[in-house]
Amino acid sequence: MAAVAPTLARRIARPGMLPLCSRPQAWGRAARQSPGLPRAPSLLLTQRRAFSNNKILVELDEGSGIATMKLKSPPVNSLSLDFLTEFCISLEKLENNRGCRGVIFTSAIPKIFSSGLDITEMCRKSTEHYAEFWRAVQEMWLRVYGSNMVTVAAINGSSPAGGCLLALSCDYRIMAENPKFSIGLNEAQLGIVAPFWFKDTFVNVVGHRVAERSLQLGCLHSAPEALRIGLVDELVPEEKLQDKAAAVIAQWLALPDHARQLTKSMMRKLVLDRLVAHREEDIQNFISFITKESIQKSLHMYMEMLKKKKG
Ligand SMILES: CCCCC/C=C\C/C=C\CCC/C=C/C(=O)SCCNC(=O)CCNC(=O)[C@H](O)C(C)(C)COP(=O)(O)OP(=O)(O)OC[C@H]1O[C@@H](n2cnc3c(N)ncnc32)[C@H](O)[C@@H]1OP(=O)(O)O
Repeated sequence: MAAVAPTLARRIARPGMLPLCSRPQAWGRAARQSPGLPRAPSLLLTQRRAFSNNKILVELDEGSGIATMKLKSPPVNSLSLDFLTEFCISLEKLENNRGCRGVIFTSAIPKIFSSGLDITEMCRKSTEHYAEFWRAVQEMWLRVYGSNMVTVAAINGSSPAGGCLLALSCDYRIMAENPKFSIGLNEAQLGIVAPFWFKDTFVNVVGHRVAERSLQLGCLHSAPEALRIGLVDELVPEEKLQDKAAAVIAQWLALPDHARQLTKSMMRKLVLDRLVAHREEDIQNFISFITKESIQKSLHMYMEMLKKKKG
């Protein structure tokens, strides 16, 4: 855990301490510039603020109101408890900054966006650990899916399971057009089940039929296939990814904040409310599921398979 984080980390680990409604009101985020007006180039060049913790690099361009959150947790940006805690703290800082209106999520690790939940966090740990870990996973999703900001995933590498969830929770997904990169909710391949809110988020993006087939088969889709099924919105050459993401956010930000935010909230509310209402039950379900001996064996075999593939 990062030295700066323990207080907030404890808050995040306790239910209801950082409720979604504690964010600025949807219409309270200041539009610092009239929609669509060009900005003086000198402002664009000068007003950059960076802050970072161990695993997340954040840069805020105060001129445009667009931040970039770069995931940097080698070797594969797995979503460990520490990572999730730092992620939520960074996102909360941006959410509370009225000058920040959009966020790009991308990776600082070549070829990997995020390898999903850290499997070691789900192997042979205490019930208390599982509860804390799962609450942090929920928190990440609640914060990204429920964000008032415009969120874009600039997917510059493979993105299985929890990594795919992060991308699915954004408003827009742009993937590097590299056929070696894959993305999908592949939980079934690990012998585990994507929880209902992973599934709901997926269904909301690609539709029921595509989601059902992809989830049952635990598919990892190549970048072109992901575009075809609507899992990502566009493919661009990797070197153009960041510029494209910034351009997309600028386009979304040209609309009045309150109209866009209320529309987003209307589209996502049912799914968000379902988890908020059943958070503790969901944690208990996770614990009952993950502590089954058969599930522990499946995860162990999967980790062995990853190691063999490497060797
Ligand atoms: C009705 C009842 C329902 C009940 C349901 C209730 C609750 C639900 C229960 C559970 C839900 C859990 C949801 C889980 C979501 C997840 O995200 S699970 C994680 C899925 N992730 C993956 O499958 C990715 C696995 N990794 C890879 O495919 C590759 O590593 C790669 C990301 C493509 C990168 O490949 P490469 O560059 O070749 O790197 P290596 O494979 O060599 O990996 C480097 C080291 O990193 C370790 N590692 C990789 N991924 C993970 C990970 N996710 N977690 C932890 N560690 C990981 C890998 O083992 C290597 O380690 P060593 O260097 O060998 O030590």
